Amino acid sequence: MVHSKTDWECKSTYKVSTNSHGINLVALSNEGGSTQVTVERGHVTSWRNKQGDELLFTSTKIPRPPSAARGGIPVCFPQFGPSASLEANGQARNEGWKIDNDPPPLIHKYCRGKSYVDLLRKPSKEELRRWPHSYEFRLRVLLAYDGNLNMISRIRNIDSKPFSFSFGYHTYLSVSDISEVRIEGLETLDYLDNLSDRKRFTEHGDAITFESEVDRAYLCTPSCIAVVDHGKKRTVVIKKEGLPDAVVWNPWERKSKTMADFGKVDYRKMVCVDGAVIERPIALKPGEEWTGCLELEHVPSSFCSDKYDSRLKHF
Ligand SMILES: O=P(O)(O)OC[C@H]1O[C@@H](O)[C@H](O)[C@@H](O)[C@@H]1O
Repeated sequence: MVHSKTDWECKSTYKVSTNSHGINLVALSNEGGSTQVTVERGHVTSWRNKQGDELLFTSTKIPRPPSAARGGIPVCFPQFGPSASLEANGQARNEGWKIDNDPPPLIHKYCRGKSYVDLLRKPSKEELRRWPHSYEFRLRVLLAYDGNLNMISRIRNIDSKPFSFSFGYHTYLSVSDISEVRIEGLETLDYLDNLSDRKRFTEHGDAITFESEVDRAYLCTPSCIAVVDHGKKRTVVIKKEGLPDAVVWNPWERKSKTMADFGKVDYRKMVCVDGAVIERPIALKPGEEWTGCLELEHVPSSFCSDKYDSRLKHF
């Protein structure tokens, strides 16, 4: 057990424990019910609401290490998206992280009254051969009494030269069926289409729906995006800071058949909506630090565009 504490104001008890599957964060309401998050190797693999529903997708066929798992929320760094020289979607998610049992204080609005764990990593010798820059990556994963999941990434340049990187919280959401999903908040924005050599287009639809493969990096996106699932009667609201772009991905049937770890109908059960830095990579001079935050909130399906717009204004 790393820690357990009771927050009387929020009427909740927070627990952090470790077992062979990874790290478990639990927020127990003193009035009953609990929410839970599991973290493995710097990768959020499970997020359960009070009803016990799993909100994140994991492919039904698990790949053998060192292949990256498809599912949950891997953190992608120093590369997110296709690259000629670096591993697509970054190497950080395949590497080892250690728990920091005595993390330095962090004053951030996301940090109040929550169960959390700090994970830390520096590049291995092997990684330095592939990307020759020294950094310290501190990832804090937090679970609030209301079930909100937060991830705060802090990347510090501890090298003697500047470096730049792209980044993404590769968020695999579990959905009832992809045909029931609508994404709000990206209307009228420009995007780079990964299916057309990253050409730039402008979104014209009301909201994004899915009828075929989609692989787009939306640019200069709002801080709040809603993923509405009519089938499951729920909405996941994605809030982000320091992450201007958002990747939307569903491989659809043909592409998913080429993915060894995807089951036959897995593509119907998932959508990725990733808070990201794509178009303008982050440049850090020696000693500088960058912070990128993600918050996922689960709300009832009655959550409609009107409510979403007013929330957006207040975020
Ligand atoms: O790295 P993973 O989890 O297999 O995800 C792959 C997909 O991730 C998406 O973010 C990219 O835009 C796609 O181009 C890519 O195919």
